[in-house]
Amino acid sequence: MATDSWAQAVDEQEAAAESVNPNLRCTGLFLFTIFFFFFLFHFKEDKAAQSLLNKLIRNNLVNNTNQVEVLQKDPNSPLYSVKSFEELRLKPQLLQGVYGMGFNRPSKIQETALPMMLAEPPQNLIAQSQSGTGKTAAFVLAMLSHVDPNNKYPQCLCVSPTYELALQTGKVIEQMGKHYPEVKLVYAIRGNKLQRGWKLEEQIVIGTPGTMLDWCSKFKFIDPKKIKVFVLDEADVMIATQGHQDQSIRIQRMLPKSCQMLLFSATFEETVWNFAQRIVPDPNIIKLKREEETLDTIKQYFVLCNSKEEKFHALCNIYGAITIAQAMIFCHTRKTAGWLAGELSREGHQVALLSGEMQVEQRAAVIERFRDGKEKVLVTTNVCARGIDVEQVSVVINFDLPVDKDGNPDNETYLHRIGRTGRFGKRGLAINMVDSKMSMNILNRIQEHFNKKIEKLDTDDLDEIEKIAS
Ligand SMILES: Nc1ncnc2c1ncn2[C@@H]1O[C@H](COP(=O)(O)OP(=O)(O)OP(=O)(O)O)[C@@H](O)[C@H]1O
Repeated sequence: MATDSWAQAVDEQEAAAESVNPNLRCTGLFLFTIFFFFFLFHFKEDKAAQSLLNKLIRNNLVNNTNQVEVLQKDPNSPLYSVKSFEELRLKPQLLQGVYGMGFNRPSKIQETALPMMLAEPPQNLIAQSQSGTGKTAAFVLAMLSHVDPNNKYPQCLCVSPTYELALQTGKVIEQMGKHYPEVKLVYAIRGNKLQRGWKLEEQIVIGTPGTMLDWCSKFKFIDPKKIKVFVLDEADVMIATQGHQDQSIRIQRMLPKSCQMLLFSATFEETVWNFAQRIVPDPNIIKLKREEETLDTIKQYFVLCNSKEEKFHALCNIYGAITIAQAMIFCHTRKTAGWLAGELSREGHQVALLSGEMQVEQRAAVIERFRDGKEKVLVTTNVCARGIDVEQVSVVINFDLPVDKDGNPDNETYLHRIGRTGRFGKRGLAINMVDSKMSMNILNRIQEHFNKKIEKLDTDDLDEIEKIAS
């Protein structure tokens, strides 16, 4: 977890500790417990918010040229992959829906996953690929293909980690099923209260694990024995939330053996993997490797300064010397980000500020405007922008170098931040602001880590700055 969100958790922990009984205030265990839950809460919020943000701002597939790895349950059975949606023999209404969404051909993951998901008898699947590669569209198509609209009861369950994420998947179902109005959808989310004894007629139920479990066991709105497809989406986000894992397993246990189990995740850490195997017996496994992030196509520089004002001055010089289409500027704290955004605006720049206290939808709106070029500079803290893809950025400025909670260089974040300038073979530029011995030390360690020299740049020498852009 990056420092400012860590720091924020600490701030909140301190605030909470201030307001409690003074006798308890000094109890180490008590503080630890509070901190632990704050940490868990933030961790979960972070992951779910990030996932939602990406969904809200994305309007196309993430470009991915890496190969799909497939592990088949039965290694002797032939592996089908399709290059067109026609080959899948979809119902005409669904093909119309797919084309209506502007999909011309299956994405990399869909090429392999869809034939498996649509096969008879149904096959179980665990699929992992980074967000934006077409997983949601794939399982939505599978659910819509498997339901029988003549049967007026739930046949597909889809479990998502949060209410907002469930709604996003629901939207995809509605879009893709636009020409298939006989198929109906209902949300099993808190707040959607049904009368006792109610029997659902909708064929697809999408919701969060707690409510879904209640609807299956306590209220019996759903007969789990009639479920044909069970989808567990965003398993990595799911297990970051306490209780969700157990609830999902309990739902899964009520389903018939013949039910098709599908699990999707953006990552495959040990914990996710263990969970996946408990939920999906005899799975086929598909993995799509992440596009390797490299520093090869990125020119890296550092600028020596003594204060944040000097850093700002250096930034203005850079802007004065080279034409920057769009830049992302990373600061360590919200306070610095706010200050810098204000200063840049006063200089006449069109600035967008992404800040931690904004709601997820507000953040999405800011990123969307930036992505559409309405603002040319995005000032942000790392927490806000982690995992966000904005392809057209040509310059990244580390107004503060990324450090972890112990003050050591955060190499992963560094790579991730500047990696977005040199994507898809384009050349990018990264400029690091160094303002103390400590940050010089951090920079040196980053250079050592990547075994890549970061050149010094004199921002008072306009000719020199011009050269770096050529
Ligand atoms: N075959 C396709 N052709 C073109 N666009 C597609 C295709 N499949 C999906 N998309 C679009 O690409 C974007 C990402 O797809 P999708 O949401 O299914 O990915 P995902 O892997 O589930 O990502 P996330 O987990 O972040 O939702 C969406 O805007 C979706 O409409």
